[in-house]
Amino acid sequence: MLVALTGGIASGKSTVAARLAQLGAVVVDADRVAREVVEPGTPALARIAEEFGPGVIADDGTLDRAALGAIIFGDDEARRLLNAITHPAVGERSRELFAAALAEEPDAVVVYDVPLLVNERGEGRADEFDRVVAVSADEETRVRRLVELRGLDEAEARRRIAAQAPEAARLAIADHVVDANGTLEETLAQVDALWSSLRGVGGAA
Ligand SMILES: CC(C)(COP(=O)(O)OP(=O)(O)OC[C@H]1O[C@@H](n2cnc3c(N)ncnc32)[C@H](O)[C@@H]1O)[C@@H](O)C(=O)NCCC(=O)NCCS
Ligand SMILES: Nc1ncnc2c1ncn2[C@@H]1O[C@H](COP(=O)(O)OP(=O)(O)OP(=O)(O)O)[C@@H](O)[C@H]1O
Repeated sequence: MLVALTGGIASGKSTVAARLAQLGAVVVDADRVAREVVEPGTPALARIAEEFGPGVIADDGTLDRAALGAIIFGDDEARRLLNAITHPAVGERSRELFAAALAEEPDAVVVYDVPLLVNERGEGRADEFDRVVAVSADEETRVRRLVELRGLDEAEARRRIAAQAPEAARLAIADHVVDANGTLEETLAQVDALWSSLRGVGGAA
């Protein structure tokens, strides 16, 4: 079974994914795949350097993530360009990882931790998945987490949130919603219940 786990930045997706992994899911992390496809020597990194200039490449030849982030989170056109370069490669590599996990364990629950399953127009790839789970947290909660836990300033936190689809677009495509506004324990209890229902659907123990 292939499950998409989506949610806005700092909603708690990775926390939910980590619990699902503990329970037995195979997790594929889109953010991690997105790092792999821009490693030195990849065609995607070469295109990024071409389009965004040498300022986004660090001295050791790796992507300067802070420099590129400073450009794309405040500029829709630049972000679309970056997405057009990276997303096909992320999709292709992710599908390889799903296939490998399912070949190794046909009954596996493969969870794709992916922030950008839909865009602001509600367009996306939800139909590639057996289930879509959205992790939902209010904007103010997410801003607070980005400021307190990740050291962003408030304006930067809001820019990153605004660079993603609105909450309503994610909720519209979700089969199941995890409310991550409460305590960590409350979130994890919902994940345990979700896991039981996913195992029930799959039919395998
Ligand atoms: C812009 C980059 C260099 C910033 O790197 P940085 O290390 O600061 O952030 P990181 O990659 O860990 O992402 C953190 C969060 O930012 C959000 N985010 C990342 N890229 C985007 C994007 N293109 N649009 C909207 N939100 C994004 C996601 O919620 C993600 O979980 C990097 O995010 C990137 O290369 N993004 C393009 C690839 C992409 O879309 N990744 C998201 C998963 S497919
Ligand atoms: N109720 C809660 N549910 C989930 N996370 C919580 C909760 N309360 C606090 N947190 C904290 O909020 C943070 C959420 O970060 P996490 O990396 O899980 O989010 P994310 O949605 O994966 O973000 P990103 O899109 O940036 O990868 C974690 O540090 C987590 O411990």
